Amino acid sequence: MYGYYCLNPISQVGLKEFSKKYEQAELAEKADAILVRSADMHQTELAPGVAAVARAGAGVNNIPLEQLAKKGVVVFNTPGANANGVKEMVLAGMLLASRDIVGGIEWLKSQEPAEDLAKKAEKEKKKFAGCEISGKKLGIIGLGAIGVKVANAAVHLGMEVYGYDPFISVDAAWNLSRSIHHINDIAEIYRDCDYITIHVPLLKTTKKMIGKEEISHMKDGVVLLNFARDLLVDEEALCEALETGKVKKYVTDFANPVVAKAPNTLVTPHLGASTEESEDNCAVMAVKQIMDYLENGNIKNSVNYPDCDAGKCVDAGRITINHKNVPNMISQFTKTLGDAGVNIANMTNKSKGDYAYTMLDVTSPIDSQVAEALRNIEHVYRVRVVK
Ligand SMILES: NC(=O)c1ccc[n+]([C@@H]2O[C@H](COP(=O)([O-])OP(=O)(O)OC[C@H]3O[C@@H](n4cnc5c(N)ncnc54)[C@H](O)[C@@H]3O)[C@@H](O)[C@H]2O)c1
Ligand SMILES: O=C(O)CC[C@@H](O)C(=O)O
Repeated sequence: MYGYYCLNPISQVGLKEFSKKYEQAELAEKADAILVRSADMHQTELAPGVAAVARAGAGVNNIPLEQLAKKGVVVFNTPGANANGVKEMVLAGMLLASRDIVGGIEWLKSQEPAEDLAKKAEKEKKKFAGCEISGKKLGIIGLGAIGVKVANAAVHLGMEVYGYDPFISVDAAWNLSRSIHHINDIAEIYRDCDYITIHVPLLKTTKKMIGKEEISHMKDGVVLLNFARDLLVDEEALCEALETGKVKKYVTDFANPVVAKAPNTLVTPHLGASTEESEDNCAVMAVKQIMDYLENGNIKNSVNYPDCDAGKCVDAGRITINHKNVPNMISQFTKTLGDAGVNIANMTNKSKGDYAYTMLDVTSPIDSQVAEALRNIEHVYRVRVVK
């Protein structure tokens, strides 16, 4: 029996994907795998039995990836599973920033339901009027799962779309409408676009990537949308630009004291992925990835270990090793097995940055002494006898 523990509420549609071999653990310490959404795990000490963490979502800045990699804990995310939910929020954000729809609704709610209400509304409506998004220039920073969907949808809404992503994947490029202008210099987006939306992960290299300097190069009256992470934007600098009208509106999915008191902001409570569909998609993907890892040792969509797939084991045993990506590891593994008289039928080794993963299928069952000998090799973080 395997145990899983949810650090946040996870869609039941996803949890139902767990087979009968799984049960929900009452304590995280009892789990083989953890499911998480936005809970901050940086201070969470995981029990040694936890082999996997699955983020039901895209962003993994709430998880200490390196620290867990060094403990041989594989961290997964669910790429693209909530991208449509976020795309729809971005489109809504652009529309809400273009006319004062929220202000108009609030004004109406504040009125007495008197006979002359319609007449009064006709008189007042100019206060809430604005512009259309059709024909405007939209700049998209980050053309991943979300950026591509926003780009393609905006083209259909009549916008002229400019996209910037120096690391765009081949898949994303294939999915991008041909009408999108591919920009190599982000300064062009700042200079030309009426709406700018950011869809990059929060990393050391992207933190505060939109600051005072970048804002100063933007068009007067630009609308900035942030459905990625608040720390991507220097929001103190942004507030000054909101005060002067340099930035007309800041639409953000991340509430914090800085934006809460600033003028001309539209703040939503991290709603980007909060749709039934996105929550189900993320949970189903996360659960399937956990099961394939725990039962077969296969890794798909990991953010701290390489993807590695050896299918189902058809031999007598399978052993998996999470280890440091340094020379001479494989020869030590094969020697250890050879010395114990264990014959290897199939071997796969993959690496990603500082971390590597080796899967070994063997023709006789693996005893605990062999597994222990592998664990004692320097730079080995975890050994699992999967079969
Ligand atoms: N508001 C929400 O609820 C919500 C939901 C999903 C994702 N997100 C956030 O949005 C982010 C993006 O999600 P996604 O699913 O599109 O991820 P993704 O990994 O598919 O795409 C991210 C893209 O950003 C690009 N990128 C990285 N650094 C860049 C840089 N310096 N300049 C330009 N492009 C850069 C990458 O090449 C990649 O194509 C997530 O990391 C997460 O933080 C928020
Ligand atoms: O789980 C959520 O609601 C938010 C998910 C989102 O921030 C993500 O990065 O995928």
